Amino acid sequence: MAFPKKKLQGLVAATITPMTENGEINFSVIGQYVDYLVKEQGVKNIFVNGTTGEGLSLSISERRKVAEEWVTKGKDKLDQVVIHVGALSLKESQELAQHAAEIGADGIAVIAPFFLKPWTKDILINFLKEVAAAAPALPFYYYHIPALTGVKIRAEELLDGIQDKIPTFQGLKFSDTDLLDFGQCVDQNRQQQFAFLFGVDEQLLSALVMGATGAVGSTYNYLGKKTNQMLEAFERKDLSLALNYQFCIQRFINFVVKLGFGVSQTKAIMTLVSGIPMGPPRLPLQKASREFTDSAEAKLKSLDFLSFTDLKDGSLEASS
Ligand SMILES: CC(=O)N[C@H](C=O)[C@@H](O)[C@H](O)[C@H](O)CO
Ligand SMILES: CC(=O)C(=O)O
Repeated sequence: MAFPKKKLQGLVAATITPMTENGEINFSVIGQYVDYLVKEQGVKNIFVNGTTGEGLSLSISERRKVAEEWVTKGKDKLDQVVIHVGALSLKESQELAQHAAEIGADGIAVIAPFFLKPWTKDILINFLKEVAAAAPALPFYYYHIPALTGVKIRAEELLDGIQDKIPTFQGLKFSDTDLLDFGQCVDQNRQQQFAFLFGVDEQLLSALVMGATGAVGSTYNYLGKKTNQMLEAFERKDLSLALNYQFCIQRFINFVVKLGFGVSQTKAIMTLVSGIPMGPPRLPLQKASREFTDSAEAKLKSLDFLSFTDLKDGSLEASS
């Protein structure tokens, strides 16, 4: 199906959901956040309410409001706003899908339900199909993240014939390190205009070689500019320069992974780099420690990733 939508490509930042110290969503910084991504990181696509956005830790009403705020503030600034609408309840997922369509989002993405799980490809497809049908005019992306959902149905298998079942299927967000599975998704769907979005930021270069058309990740919030330089080098076929960028990014990610890295730490790093307060995460996550933030800051400095220090003084505030 020639779906009348522009293809999602390049970097997509998995947005953080900013919170106040007392655990409420801090909507007031989202406008500033959009400007920061576009102007300072060169990132013009976002993925809202996913893993990084603590989407599954928000209430349905919060998810609706967060989605609305990003769409509103991103208007005429962002290229595409994709809303993650996955939930354990099919009904909630459908409600969110329909809502995403109403507010004018550019696409929806869904993870596999992860408590009572689908055990076969066909059951998972049936679930996804029911969600997609609630937003029949929106491009649909499957968000494959087996380590977190526990649903290990191979993406390659899932994609086989998927458009017959889900006509709005537009692509895959692949958050796994199995490059055989990812490569075969690309290889077996060359005829389609699918977006193949890779989700393991530290391995993006390998995925580009396998045919990734873009990437969704948490680090593009603050390493978007560096990663864009890698993408440009790759496009010019300057592989050794691209590899230099990837190694540089790896040195940082490797460093923080050893300290313990997740959504809480992403919030702390983004606050540090952008100067926009992301606040603490919501339970069951715990705020990153002071030691973590200090070490991460020192590492960012030593890798020369902190060339935005002027922004920490609030120079972005004028645009909020
Ligand atoms: C599990 C998880 O949150 N993965 C993110 C997105 O898929 C990535 O952006 C990672 O945060 C990143 O690759 C660092 O490991
Ligand atoms: C990383 C990503 O894609 C997410 O936060 O959902």
